[in-house]
Amino acid sequence: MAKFRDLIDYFRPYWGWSIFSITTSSIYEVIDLIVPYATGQILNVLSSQPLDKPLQDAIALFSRVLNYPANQFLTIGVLLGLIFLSTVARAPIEPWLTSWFHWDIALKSRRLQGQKTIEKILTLPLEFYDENNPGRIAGRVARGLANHTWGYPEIAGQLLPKLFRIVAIFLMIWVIDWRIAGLLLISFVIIIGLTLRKLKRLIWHEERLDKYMENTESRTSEIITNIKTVKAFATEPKELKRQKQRLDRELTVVDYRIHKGYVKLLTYQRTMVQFCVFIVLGLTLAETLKGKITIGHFVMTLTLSSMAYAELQPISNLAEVFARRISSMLRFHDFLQTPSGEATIDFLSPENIADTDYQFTGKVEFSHVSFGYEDKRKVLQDINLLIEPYQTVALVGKSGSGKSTLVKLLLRYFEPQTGKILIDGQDICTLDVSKYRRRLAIVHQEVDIFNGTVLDNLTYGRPDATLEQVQAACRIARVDEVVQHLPQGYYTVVGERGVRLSGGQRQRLGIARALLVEPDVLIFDEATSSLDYESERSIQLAMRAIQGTRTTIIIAHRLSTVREADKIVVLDQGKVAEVGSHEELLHQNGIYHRLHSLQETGGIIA
Ligand SMILES: Nc1ncnc2c1ncn2[C@@H]1O[C@H](COP(=O)(O)OP(=O)(O)OP(=O)(O)O)[C@@H](O)[C@H]1O
Repeated sequence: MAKFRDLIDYFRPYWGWSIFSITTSSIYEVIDLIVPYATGQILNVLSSQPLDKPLQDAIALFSRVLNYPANQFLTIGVLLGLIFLSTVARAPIEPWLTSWFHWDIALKSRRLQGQKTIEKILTLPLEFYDENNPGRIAGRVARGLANHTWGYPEIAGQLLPKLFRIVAIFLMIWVIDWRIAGLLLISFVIIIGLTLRKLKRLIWHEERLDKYMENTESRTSEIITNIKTVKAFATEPKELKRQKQRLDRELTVVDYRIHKGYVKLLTYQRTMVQFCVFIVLGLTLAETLKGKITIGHFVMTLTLSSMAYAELQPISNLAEVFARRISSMLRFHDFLQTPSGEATIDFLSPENIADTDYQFTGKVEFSHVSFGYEDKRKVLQDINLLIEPYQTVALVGKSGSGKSTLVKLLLRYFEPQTGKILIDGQDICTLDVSKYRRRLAIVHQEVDIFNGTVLDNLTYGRPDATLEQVQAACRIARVDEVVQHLPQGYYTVVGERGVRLSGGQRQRLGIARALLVEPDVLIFDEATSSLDYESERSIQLAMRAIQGTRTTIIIAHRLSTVREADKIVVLDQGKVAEVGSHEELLHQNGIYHRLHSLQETGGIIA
């Protein structure tokens, strides 16, 4: 769970400048008090009442230095000079010492934390993405960053300096008359104390609202991602109804709990403030009539206390805005504090930039590997499997038998709970994860296409590949004929705002992309079952062309693709049930034989 301290740590690299700018802003808030003070003293001069002792001393000093009599003209001249310095002369300097830094720090921190967020997104384990959809994550990150950025100038540039000003006002009034200062203090403690109590309750509602909003965003994002399914099942009215209910729930909280809460708070504050101002007026008048304070001090005290009470409203507004921001800021820190995967990439490590990649022959060994996503249920149990260099091995088995999980372990997306996975005799857990993964390539069932040209997509894993190398990979993957028919060939924009590629074309592009990085182990999560005959044939030819050039692991859904594999491994309920070539396994008359017969007769493996 994130803590309040994390919000402060967000700005840690800029603490020095932060302290400087907050101090400067606070000093300016005190300098503002010179005007009512000097005005009060001018009134004393005009009504022939005595000046404050420190001011008398200062006038005497000026008189000696300037060799000018300490009369009314000199006194008013000095006071006007003070007012000039604290208003006109400060105006061109102040924004550079305050506003500039407040926003500079907020914007630089956003840049830094934005980078940290991307690092976190890149290193979070895959389970996190199974549990949280992109809409939820993006919403949380965007709100967290925005609230930190807007919140900083409010707190550092306004709230803290304003609190400082109130303390200064209180001290000035204390010097004039401690009774008035005491009254001021008590009223402030009561008003601020009650405000904070009410705000605490409102923060609780804000947190609830934040969670509700995240749920709504998450579902909206799911609707966008799965819009084809929504339309196919004609569930638009159902989805709309559900989202409407969520929006209504949000409105109830934001309008009737939060907004109403703030209006109630405002009503209470206004009444209290006006009441207190009236009481202070009465007390100050009484002290003046008794002759305890001068006319100048009477005006000054009233002006200063009005200024202090006037600050209560903006302070409370700022506290309210902060209360609105705090829950999404804390949720952002919760996200940043989500533990990264065990096999995370160290972005700061120089060897990740240097091109000192591993080189393997591609001998892979699973030795007594067991694994489960949850503690209670084992998905893989005591897997022992040897894959020789350059072999093509097919993993077959019913849906849910653990084929993909085995590959995820090989890619180090997860760590086995027991046993080891070795590559060329080395435990993969002891290897640098990014350098290790660079020697592997996987073609998924759904090939991700980034927004950009075909060439950008092909060279994603190897940006320095020459066009000849790209063309060679495309020929093997049989995607070259597809590219030739695109309007701008390799420079055609595909993806979000470009040409759409069919499932088979995407898969072949994925194969070429994987081949281009010249992996030692190529993994192919085959999904030919969803393709038309021609695409399937092209992919099978591509796979045949690759066979024998590197270690290849195929997760096979259609047995027609695995006949030519050197070794077929049949998984059943997380265990290796059978191993052998196509012919050998058919003769065994076991699971493979049954699956094969099912497919031959048009049955489905599931
Ligand atoms: N991220 C996950 N969290 C929890 N359980 C999971 C996760 N991924 C897979 N499983 C479970 O692990 C088991 C094996 O899944 P896996 O995807 O490895 O099977 P598969 O043989 O590849 O299936 P398919 O052929 O349908 O792709 C299944 O019971 C599945 O429900």
